[in-house]
Amino acid sequence: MGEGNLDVEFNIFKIALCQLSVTPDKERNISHARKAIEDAAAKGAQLVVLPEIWNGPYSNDSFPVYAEDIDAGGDASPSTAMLSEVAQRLKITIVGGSIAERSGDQLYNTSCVFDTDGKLLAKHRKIHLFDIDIPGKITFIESKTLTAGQTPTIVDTEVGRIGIGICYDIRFQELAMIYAARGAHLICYPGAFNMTTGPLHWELLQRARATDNQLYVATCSPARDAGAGYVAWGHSTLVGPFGEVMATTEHEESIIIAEIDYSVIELRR
Ligand SMILES: O=C(O)CCC(=O)C(=O)O
Repeated sequence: MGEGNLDVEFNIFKIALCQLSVTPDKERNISHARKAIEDAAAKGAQLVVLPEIWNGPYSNDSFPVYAEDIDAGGDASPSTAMLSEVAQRLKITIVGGSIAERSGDQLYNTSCVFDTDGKLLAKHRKIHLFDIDIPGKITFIESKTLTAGQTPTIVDTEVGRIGIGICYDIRFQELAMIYAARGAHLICYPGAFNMTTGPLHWELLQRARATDNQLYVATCSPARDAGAGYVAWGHSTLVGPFGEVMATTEHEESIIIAEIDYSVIELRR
């Protein structure tokens, strides 16, 4: 047990946010993510977070093509099979960004959390789908192809109690409040904001959720590809429970390593 009255294995540990480049080549994306996770673990990270939709392009045309049957596992889900294998081999916790999930006739935008034995601890299906239309700037209607998840996801790991949201979920304070009320130390939001709302709201929302609830907030974006159909803002970030930016980056590919100390949560409160 760690210090204070927080009932977790580690109160102080390193988190890695892997801001990955994503290409149309799924096999390459999987091996690229594996390598980034290995690099992060070699630098001491005990918790590794990946971006929203990291195994293929973020587009309504691509979601059905890259979708995997996570519950079937194995060959039906090479992306999560890789995450499970690497979590177990390296003895780390992974918040596996998100991938398109196929379940029966539905598709979801789903984040999987793996423990240090490679076990799938939780699956979060994005609750608030991103339907946006800002004329002349950005139009994206996720609900054309995806179905919304129905439930908040909070999970006990060796590195604390973690609430999960995906991208647009960060705009909904109620979800973060539910996680805080249930004792979350950290909320992880894999997310791919864009060039219109990214500069305006990405950091603001992270700092707001952290300040409102006095907990850690971590986000992880894909790296920016100016030639992609959807251009991600980047700027993956860790925010502390005082709303302070503890570590961040620009839009290129990078691995952010930062220290989290949960005893600070009690101090701030
Ligand atoms: O809320 C926003 O401005 C961006 C959300 C987003 O990109 C997403 O949910 O994928």
